[in-house]
Amino acid sequence: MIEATLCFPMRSRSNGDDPTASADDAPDEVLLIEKRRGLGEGWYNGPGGKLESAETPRECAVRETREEVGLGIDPADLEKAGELRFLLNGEEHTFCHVFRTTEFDGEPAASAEARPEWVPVEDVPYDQMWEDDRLWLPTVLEGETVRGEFRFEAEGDEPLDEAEFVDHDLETGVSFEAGD
Ligand SMILES: CNc1ncnc2c1ncn2[C@@H]1O[C@H](COP(=O)(O)OP(=O)(O)OP(=O)(O)O)[C@@H](O)[C@H]1O
Repeated sequence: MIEATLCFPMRSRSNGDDPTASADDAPDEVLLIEKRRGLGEGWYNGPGGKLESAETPRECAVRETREEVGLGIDPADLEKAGELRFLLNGEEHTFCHVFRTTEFDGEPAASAEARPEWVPVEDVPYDQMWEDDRLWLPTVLEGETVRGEFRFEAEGDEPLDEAEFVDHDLETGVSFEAGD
């Protein structure tokens, strides 16, 4: 079983030229990446990746976001937003911790692994993402929490990103343990 993370940095578009804007405006843009290699290549997703040994999910999300798009994040500023279990042919394939944050340093920059892009929440390209994303990501981007299980079926040795998405269970408004 692979343990992995996704991190969704968010910001409010309305600053600078909008006189009605305030710093308290709800975040309405999300930083997505177009993945340039590996699992989900060519698709959009949040920065993220697999946990390295002895690393917590939070540390992994911080490291992957720095490596992939160059943003600095304090682990304490990550808000846990979801836990997703991906099953392939009935077996647990990946357990993914989802985080959200509005606090980060720097400007996103492309890397060998990812091309970053700020996207208005209403324009998230769900047709160019993992099929399950449209089911849970809107809730995460609204500031809510999710816990879900997503079942994929594949023939032979097909990788997860070539498998067929079959069905799912999803719960919203869940609580996570402090420190998760
Ligand atoms: C099945 N439905 C899915 N829906 C949405 N997101 C999914 C996903 N399945 C995997 N993911 C995410 O895809 C990334 C893969 O990361 P992946 O490139 O394998 O990891 P990492 O950056 O460590 O790669 P290297 O092995 O170093 O190349 C990682 O964030 C993981 O959470």
